[in-house]
Amino acid sequence: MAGTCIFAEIYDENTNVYKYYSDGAWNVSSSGKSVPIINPTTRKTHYKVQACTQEEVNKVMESSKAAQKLWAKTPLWKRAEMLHKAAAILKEHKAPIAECLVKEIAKPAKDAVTEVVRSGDLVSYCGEEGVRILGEGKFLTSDSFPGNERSKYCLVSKVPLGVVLAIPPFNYPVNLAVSKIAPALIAGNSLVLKPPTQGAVAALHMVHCFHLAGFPKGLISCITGKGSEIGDFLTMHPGVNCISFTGGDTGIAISKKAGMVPLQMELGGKDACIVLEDADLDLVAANIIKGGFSYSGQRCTAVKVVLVMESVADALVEKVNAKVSKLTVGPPEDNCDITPVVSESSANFIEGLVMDAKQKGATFCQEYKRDGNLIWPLLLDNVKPEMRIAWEEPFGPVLPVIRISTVEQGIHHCNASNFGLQGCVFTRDINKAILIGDAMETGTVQINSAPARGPDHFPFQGLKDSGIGSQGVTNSILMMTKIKSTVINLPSPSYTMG
Ligand SMILES: NC(=O)c1ccc[n+]([C@@H]2O[C@H](COP(=O)([O-])OP(=O)(O)OC[C@H]3O[C@@H](n4cnc5c(N)ncnc54)[C@H](O)[C@@H]3O)[C@@H](O)[C@H]2O)c1
Repeated sequence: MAGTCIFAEIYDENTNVYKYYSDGAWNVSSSGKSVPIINPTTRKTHYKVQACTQEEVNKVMESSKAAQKLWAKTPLWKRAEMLHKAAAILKEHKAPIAECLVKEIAKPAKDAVTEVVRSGDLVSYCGEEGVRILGEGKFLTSDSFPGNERSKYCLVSKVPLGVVLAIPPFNYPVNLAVSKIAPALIAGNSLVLKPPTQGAVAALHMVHCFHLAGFPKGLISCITGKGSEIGDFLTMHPGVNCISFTGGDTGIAISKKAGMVPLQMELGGKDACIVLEDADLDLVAANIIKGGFSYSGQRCTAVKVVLVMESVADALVEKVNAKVSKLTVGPPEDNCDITPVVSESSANFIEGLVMDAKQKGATFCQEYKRDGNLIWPLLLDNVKPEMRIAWEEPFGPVLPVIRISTVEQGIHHCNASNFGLQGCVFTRDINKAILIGDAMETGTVQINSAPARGPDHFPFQGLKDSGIGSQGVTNSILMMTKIKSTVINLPSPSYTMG
């Protein structure tokens, strides 16, 4: 299904390689080289994408700059109308895009469809929100500042930044791409997308939906290739006016190398789940399963460490184990709960954390089992701070439980992390929940629910190594604009009388 029907032109039949998108057309790279995309389930090459050259990046930057100048002159209502059109096309063609997500990143089939539909909704929401917030400015008068008469009128508006570079991660290659594309476009910017290798073909299909919606040529581009060849070249390119990145530690390196441009960085997390004695343990167990194991734990906001009061730890672990035993394990095509992790190196990394915990005496609630990239869900009890898994992000279906004797111990563990994305607290006492939430150094705290990124219009931000800036539809639109003031200087003060 993928690469066929309306998507035929994005695929080069002669070489069996997907094309890249620049200047409003689908192209084959002059490098003559391709990058393989390995299906995590079969561990065989499933798709190939173009290995673009630095020369091609330069051309994309040029056309992107030219296209932005015209786009900025396109009325806001028209920009919004085009986004609504792209959203509808995206949702209409959810099936072939979802199929790519199943094959490239082993996302369970049902979740893959949900990702595409959610992405369409996000694009539409950006159109609506952009019309409201960009259609409004500010009007200031000079007489509020001491020593001034009412002789200056200041008109403040939000204007585009220019060319926005978007780099999403593998785990939501469509949703986390549109969460950058749509705010950039509604705000009058052009956009260059560098998709993750795993997920690139889903992203190319998604970009084609924008192409079909009729956006002007050059306004959106999608460059594929090896990070080593074009990664730094793109992020340090003088033509880039803003970088919106989601991913792991790579983002820290990019932040240090990038020029003087606004950065939006959504990085890793080690989301803590603090469980008090009075918590509803059935609710906690359900949220630990959903939060810790959905998409095999490969979510930035997955529950990545449970900090439970000793007095209720046995009961909670028993409830979670009962639910773990019901999780289905297998291929994404069968909609299994636990599917292969994205790559062999990722599976090896997870295994390293598990073996370290074993050596240091963690209690294995299930037998550790792995077949290729498929890792069976595992709860590790009695994890101690000296174990790597107490601090590191496994990005897999392995969840550590640390037993605590005071709430302060839980807060301390959460705050000692170099990450600060989200956290959650389970208690029936709302006053305690507020105090604990305030004490947790994280961008968001969820009370009585697992961490989550959505709904997509909520602000979303990480502290410390978890990021810079805030996302969510409104914040992203604002972030992708700058303020412009126009001051009208009157020859003599003027005061309105009514
Ligand atoms: N905070 C959030 O919102 C959020 C959301 C999802 C995932 N994540 C994080 O993402 C990580 C998993 O995703 P990943 O493995 O794709 O992350 P990653 O950092 O390995 O890659 C992210 C993106 O950067 C690109 N990249 C790699 N090297 C580059 C370079 N030198 N220059 C430019 N781009 C380069 C990759 O191709 C990919 O598109 C986890 O740490 C997870 O917590 C964070």
